[in-house]
Amino acid sequence: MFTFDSICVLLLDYDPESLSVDLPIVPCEKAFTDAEEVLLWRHFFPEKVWRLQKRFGLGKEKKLSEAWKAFDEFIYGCLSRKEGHHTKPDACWKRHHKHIRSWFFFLLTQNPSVENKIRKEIESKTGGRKWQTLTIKDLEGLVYLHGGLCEALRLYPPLALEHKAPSEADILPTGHVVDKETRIILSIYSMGRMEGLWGDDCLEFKPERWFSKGMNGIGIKHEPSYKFPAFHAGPRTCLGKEMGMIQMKMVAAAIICNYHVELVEGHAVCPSDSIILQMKYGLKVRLLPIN
Ligand code: HEM
Repeated sequence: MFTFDSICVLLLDYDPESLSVDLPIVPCEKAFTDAEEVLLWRHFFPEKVWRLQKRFGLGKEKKLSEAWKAFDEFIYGCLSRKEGHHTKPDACWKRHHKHIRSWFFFLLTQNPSVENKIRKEIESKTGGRKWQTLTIKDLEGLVYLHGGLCEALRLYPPLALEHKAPSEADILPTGHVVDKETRIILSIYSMGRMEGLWGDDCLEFKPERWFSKGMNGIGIKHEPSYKFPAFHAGPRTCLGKEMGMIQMKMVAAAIICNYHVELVEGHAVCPSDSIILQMKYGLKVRLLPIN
């Protein structure tokens, strides 16, 4: 039933414990085509297929690493041109995301029950599989994780202050007259903490704020970007919004599934005024393995 190639693949991925349990026994008279065999493999062993592809740089993993390379080249090229010198791949771009994650985990350390709820939600989605097998569709159903990240972006938006200038004289909807010299500063940080927008509990970390109750249970509530402008709004809205959310969800899932995050006692956490909303003294945490 399995071609020589499949058996080689199986042996190369040999893991004595899992092999005896996982060996596929599919009673079927007909010989499978290669395409059918691949589908079977995907169905029975998604994790093994992923590991093999990653190890040998094949299939989707090959495509992914090529895409990352192209993406990195583009981004670092832009950064270098903007900064007028060569930017080390690692610096600016990763800094952006590192700090978004920090604020999220800081909030989790202050709300450990939310960390537990997110972990349980992921476990119920994976049903015994590892977090690496989470698909985009699975991520869409992780409402607690989504709500937690949106709360972190609301309370600690990476771009806390946004400034814009009109290309020509204009009148704002508020009636304010602006000309080419006017600099308009929007405090996204303050907007995320306004009672008028978010209610009396605006300073609380509540992932449930992002839940909507529908016919099929709890789903994600979408807030207009003019109310929640962490990714900006209008024609110049962030182009990587969806990708950013997926990346943050995967990184958060990887950590939460493996560790309980605890803030080191006495460590002061306070925002630092910069282009990106950073933590003045970083975030010192203890990672306690779950099992
Ligand atoms: C949590 C992650 C992210 C946040 C909070 C974020 C936030 C923002 C904000 C506020 C802007 C508007 C900046 C301005 O006009 O002054 C912006 C623009 C942009 N973002 Fe993001 N971003 C994130 C992730 C990403 C990712 C992953 C990508 C690329 C894959 C990306 C690509 C862009 C691009 C290309 C623009 C410029 C859009 C334009 O001006 O037309 N962003 N982002």
